[in-house]
Amino acid sequence: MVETAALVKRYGSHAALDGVDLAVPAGSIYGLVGPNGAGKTTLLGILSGLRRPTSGIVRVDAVPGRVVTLPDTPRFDSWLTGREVVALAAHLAGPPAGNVDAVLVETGLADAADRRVGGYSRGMLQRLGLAASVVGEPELLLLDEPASALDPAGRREVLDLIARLRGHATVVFSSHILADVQEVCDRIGILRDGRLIFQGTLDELLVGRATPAYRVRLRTGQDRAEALLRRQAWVTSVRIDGNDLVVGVGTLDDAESHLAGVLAEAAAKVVGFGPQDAHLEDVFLELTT
Ligand SMILES: Nc1ncnc2c1ncn2[C@@H]1O[C@H](COP(=O)(O)OP(=O)(O)OP(=O)(O)O)[C@@H](O)[C@H]1O
Repeated sequence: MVETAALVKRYGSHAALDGVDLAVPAGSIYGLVGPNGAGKTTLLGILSGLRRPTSGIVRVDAVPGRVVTLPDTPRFDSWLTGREVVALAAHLAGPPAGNVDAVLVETGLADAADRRVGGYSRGMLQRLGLAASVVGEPELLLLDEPASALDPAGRREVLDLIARLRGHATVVFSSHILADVQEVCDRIGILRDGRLIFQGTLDELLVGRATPAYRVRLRTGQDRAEALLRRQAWVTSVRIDGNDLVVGVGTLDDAESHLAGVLAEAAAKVVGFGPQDAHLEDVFLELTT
């Protein structure tokens, strides 16, 4: 649905994108992550047609009028109400636009819908941008940091909304909030210094990269258990995280064979333990720093 080949974008002598081969399947949700200045906004700008590539191929398989781009700080005429903004977007998109009221509810703006947007907070403007984007039932939705100004509840709503678009629209969104990408994306692309250093599914990203670890919750005996664990050859690290011990291990097999024995030796009262899910954040840091 969206592909680039050997895509290069130079600003003067600086290559903001340097040979990017992007592949976004139709109907999927694609998360673009990378540190500041990695080239995410530039890439989204090229896909939307707002910026020109220096060289390379861009193929966007969507009707141009059904490609919607949402910048991270959307702006609207301040005298319009939220409802008017969304209604205008629906009108401009033409049929088969979605239901304005339903979209306002979905984006959490129903109560503020009749207020002028000049008085909206940044988070509300982001919700409004999303409402105006989805109401036109786009084929391709390009979202630049769509949840950056939102509180955790707002982020949750935005992620749910994006997840509901799966199969109906192709979504490419950039984010610094890696947990969001981990949760909602089918595929992930990691940009660093203008290069796509990884592209694939979350499983493909994590395999062989994240250090295996066990999370152990004890009611008593945490100190004894920590001291004993640190002496084990198969333990690579021990970190205290609230009430839990996070135990880095050479292999999960080592932990399965020896962990219960060490906890018993420490006479700890064990509430529970199990392998810790590898987090994208760790892998991201490993790859980008
Ligand atoms: N219009 C421009 N003129 C000159 N340089 C630019 C321009 N836009 C971006 N750049 C440079 O290109 C590089 C990539 O910028 P871009 O905004 O695409 O990164 P980003 O990954 O979106 O960053 P952020 O996460 O901070 O938004 C940066 O080094 C930036 O300074």
